Amino acid sequence: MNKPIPIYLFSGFLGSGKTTLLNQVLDALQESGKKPAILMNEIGDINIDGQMLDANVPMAEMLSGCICCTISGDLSMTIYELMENYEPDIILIEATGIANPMEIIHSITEASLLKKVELKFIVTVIDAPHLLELSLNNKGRTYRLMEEQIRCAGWLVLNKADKVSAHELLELQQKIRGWNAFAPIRATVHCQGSIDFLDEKHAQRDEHYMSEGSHESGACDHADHDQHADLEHPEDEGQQGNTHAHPVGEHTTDHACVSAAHHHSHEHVMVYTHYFEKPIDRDRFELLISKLPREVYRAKGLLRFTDDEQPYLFQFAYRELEILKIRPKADVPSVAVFIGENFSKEEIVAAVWNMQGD
Ligand SMILES: Nc1nc2c(ncn2[C@@H]2O[C@H](COP(=O)(O)OP(=O)(O)OP(=O)(O)O)[C@@H](O)[C@H]2O)c(=O)[nH]1
Repeated sequence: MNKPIPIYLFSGFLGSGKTTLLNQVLDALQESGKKPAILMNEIGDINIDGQMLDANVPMAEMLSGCICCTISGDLSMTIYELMENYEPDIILIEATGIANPMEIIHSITEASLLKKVELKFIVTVIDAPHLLELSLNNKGRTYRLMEEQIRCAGWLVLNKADKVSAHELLELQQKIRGWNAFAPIRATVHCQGSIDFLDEKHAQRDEHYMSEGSHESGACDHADHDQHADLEHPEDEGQQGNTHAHPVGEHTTDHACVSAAHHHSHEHVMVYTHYFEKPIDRDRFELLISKLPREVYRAKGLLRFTDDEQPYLFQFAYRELEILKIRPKADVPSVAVFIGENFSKEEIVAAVWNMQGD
């Protein structure tokens, strides 16, 4: 009898290091002769992170929504198609940073009705300095979402350890242990040395996630199911020229209505996507990023600068900007995606146009 195809689900808040981890997992799997396939989910309408991954690995993209709610109905079919088309022996799913992994488990269970799959692990990547900052106040929607992502995990990667002190790292480990008593915690920098969840000896650890009963047993205890009732919904301005902004969750489908009965801790998150028609000035771009309002906590994109023909990938996570020269896998447009909470889209649009000198 054929063994079920293992699925690894990567969760963790925006910019915590999921793609960084995924890259290392891919390298390790390929070295050991495995044939992985990837499913990437992005809340924006372009898959920037996919440009960083090995072009030879089969990849399915689910864009403009979150697989834990707005487009969850498509997940089981996408998994099915990946398996039909590529016959992988392992599937890696990178959820959006705002996904509640518990909601995704239902769709994976659904996929197991179509094809033989089993969820091996939920691996949650934690941004150490970000969690530290939020834990000082012990409140806020992002903080609660992080808590849920941690509670649901079978493996925890406490990343960006270079950004906190040894004492703070210890404090964080204690806090995390309070939320999740069982998952191993790997404190790392750039997710190095944290992928031993691939070892067969750990393989059975997360088996209980495939059984519905585990929800009730407290593996992930959602105490606050009515949280979404008090969320503000930023006004969607719709499309304007080459721009696109929407609060995550605007694409309401029948399925989303069903899952809206569950708790969604991220309806306040907004995305604004800007496509550039011509190369931009590098210094002016860096200035723009340095002046972004605090409400925009994540940005990423692909850019062409006036001083170089090669495209660059930029990453902005919690006030840190990284710009890398890359060779994109496909002919991708120059684009920047801005993600945050309740920010003024008009302010960002004006700043971007101003930077371009238009
Ligand atoms: N200082 C520091 N930066 C890191 C570390 N790990 C990752 N980064 C940087 O953090 C940024 C975000 O990393 P990603 O791997 O793209 O994070 P992600 O979770 O996939 O991001 P989203 O898909 O947007 O949610 C990148 O600029 C990484 O280089 C770390 O341990 N320390």
